[in-house]
Amino acid sequence: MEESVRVRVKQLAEAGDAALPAYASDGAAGADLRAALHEPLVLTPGARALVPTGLAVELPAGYEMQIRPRSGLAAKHGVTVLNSPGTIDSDYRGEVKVLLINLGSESVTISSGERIAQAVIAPVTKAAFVFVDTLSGTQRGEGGFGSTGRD
Ligand SMILES: O=c1ccn([C@H]2C[C@H](O)[C@@H](COP(=O)(O)OP(=O)(O)OP(=O)(O)O)O2)c(=O)[nH]1
Ligand SMILES: [Mg+2]
Repeated sequence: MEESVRVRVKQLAEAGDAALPAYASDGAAGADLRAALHEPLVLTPGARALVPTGLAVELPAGYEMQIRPRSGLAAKHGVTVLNSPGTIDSDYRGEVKVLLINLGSESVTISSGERIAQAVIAPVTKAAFVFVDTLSGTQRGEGGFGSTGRD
């Protein structure tokens, strides 16, 4: 897959040599993000932690970075991204952090350099929100939350 968007990445001094987000295969949608830790982090069952990556990014205007879970971590250990997908705004210049939660029944140790999540770069549509008095009619109308397929 050809790279079409340039994302400037800054290594944060205190994190040392944090690695660039990297695509694990040619067609990977997400670039893996690694933990940047001074010491291993223990996530007890039910615990959550905002895990630093040691990186700050400059996304082009009109794009976001989505922080998504890695299915391997979720399937093996029950560790996922609590606010999935996390949103990195194009004007954010702080450290990219990953909010992990351990939904498993055993403690999980996250080591520095471990791949903890994946970043998907996606275009953003910016809407103009306007108040109106009436909305157009549709077959669905106000039905939702499982309203279809009933007799
Ligand atoms: O998983 C995440 C989610 C967010 N952020 C950073 C980048 C993002 O641009 C900023 C704000 O995120 P969000 O809009 O989701 O949080 P908020 O609670 O609405 O905070 P704010 O008022 O700062 O927008 O926090 C992360 O580093 N990791
Ligand atoms: Mg916000």
